[in-house]
Amino acid sequence: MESGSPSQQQQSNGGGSWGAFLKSIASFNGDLASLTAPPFILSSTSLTEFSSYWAEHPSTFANPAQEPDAAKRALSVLKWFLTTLKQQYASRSEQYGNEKKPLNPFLGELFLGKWEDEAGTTELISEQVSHHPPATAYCITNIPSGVRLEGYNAQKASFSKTINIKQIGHAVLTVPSPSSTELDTYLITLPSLHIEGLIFGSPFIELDGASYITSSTGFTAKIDYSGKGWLSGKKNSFTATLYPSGKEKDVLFNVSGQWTKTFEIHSGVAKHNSKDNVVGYWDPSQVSTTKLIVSPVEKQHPLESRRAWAKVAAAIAKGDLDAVGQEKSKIENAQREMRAKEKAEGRNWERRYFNARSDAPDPVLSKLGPIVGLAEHGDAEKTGGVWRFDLTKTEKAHEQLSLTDDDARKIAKELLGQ
Ligand SMILES: CC(C)CCC[C@@H](C)[C@H]1CC[C@H]2[C@@H]3[C@@H](O)C=C4C[C@@H](O)CC[C@]4(C)[C@H]3CC[C@]12C
Repeated sequence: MESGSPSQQQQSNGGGSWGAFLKSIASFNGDLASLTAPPFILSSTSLTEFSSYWAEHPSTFANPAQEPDAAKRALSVLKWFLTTLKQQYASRSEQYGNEKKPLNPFLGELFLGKWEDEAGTTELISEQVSHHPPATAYCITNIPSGVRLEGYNAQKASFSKTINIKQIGHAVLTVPSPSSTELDTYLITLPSLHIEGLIFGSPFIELDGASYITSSTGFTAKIDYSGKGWLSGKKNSFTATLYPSGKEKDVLFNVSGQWTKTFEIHSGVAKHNSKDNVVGYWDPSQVSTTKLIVSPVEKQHPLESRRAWAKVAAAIAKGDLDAVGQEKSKIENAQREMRAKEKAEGRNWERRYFNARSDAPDPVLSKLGPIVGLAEHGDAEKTGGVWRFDLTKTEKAHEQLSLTDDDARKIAKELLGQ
């Protein structure tokens, strides 16, 4: 991975490259994949890997299943969601000094792994389920507690002063209630974001607007995001309130702080500088993340992300842009040929783990969607469908992951041109 300050990197990669990049952004057509970024901004991580950010603290993810009180369970879900934001939106800039442009996944790309820690085993399945428009679906299950997150995500970008990104899609968290045989459902919307620091050559993410979590148990959380220059004057700020659905003024809990730093949870309506109603606290520097376990590249299926992109990643690490272009083209051309072949044979690429729901309207969206402004059809035309995890496919798909070397070579040639 590249290191050093952006100005050092620009010098070593050709001083004009960042300026040219900024000019290309000004005539940006909304297609993030089409942006030709200078080498120091290129990441060798594919967007399919980003699904893992949802559960890098497995115990916090599984915690709601321990909470017998429905309002406190909803608070525990809100707390887990807030703890994921730093991983999702700031981990690259914290690690490398700036946000990076991830690899654009190909249809059928997989990212599989698991976390093993005091919360037991938590499994991750992430699959690129659509290429035009690009959409990634994921399913994360904490085995001992049965807590499961299913979701999918696409991005719509626009340019006005900077790159603005609206996330399309949503997530559904299922939590077995400890006091009954019921499964609670939480519908989670995704925040909008924009890129700051472009002009200085060190882009980072700021969240804006509001996002929501609403539950089948009758509680809703609204999270309002703000950055530097807004109310708190601090970057990555938020305030969140939890209330009975439909009664926004009856605040049961409120949370405020910075999603990259610390936040405090209070009961009732916020009281600044009051310690009496503090019921919780989060300081990411005090809680370590659990490392995701991913199979060694040579044991992965050819469509697994790190194996499929290994040559591109090696070229990025060397800063060899010609090789990056050549290796990416091999994958893109093989994918184009595969789509043409499917079209000629009148079939579609079969998703390994997910299905686009055909029995619209989707029951979760029908029941909870209106509370948080999500349409019954979930903006399906912008994500290639309303994607749901298909348990019946999973066993078969896991079996097929171990292939003979010959079969693996055949798949790599046919689908990735390698
Ligand atoms: C660095 C910049 C100049 C190039 C543009 C890169 C752009 C395509 C990247 C930058 C940040 C990326 C977000 C990322 O912050 C986090 C997430 C959350 C995850 O759950 C789903 C993907 C998403 C929205 C990334 C999409 C691609 C973004 C916008």
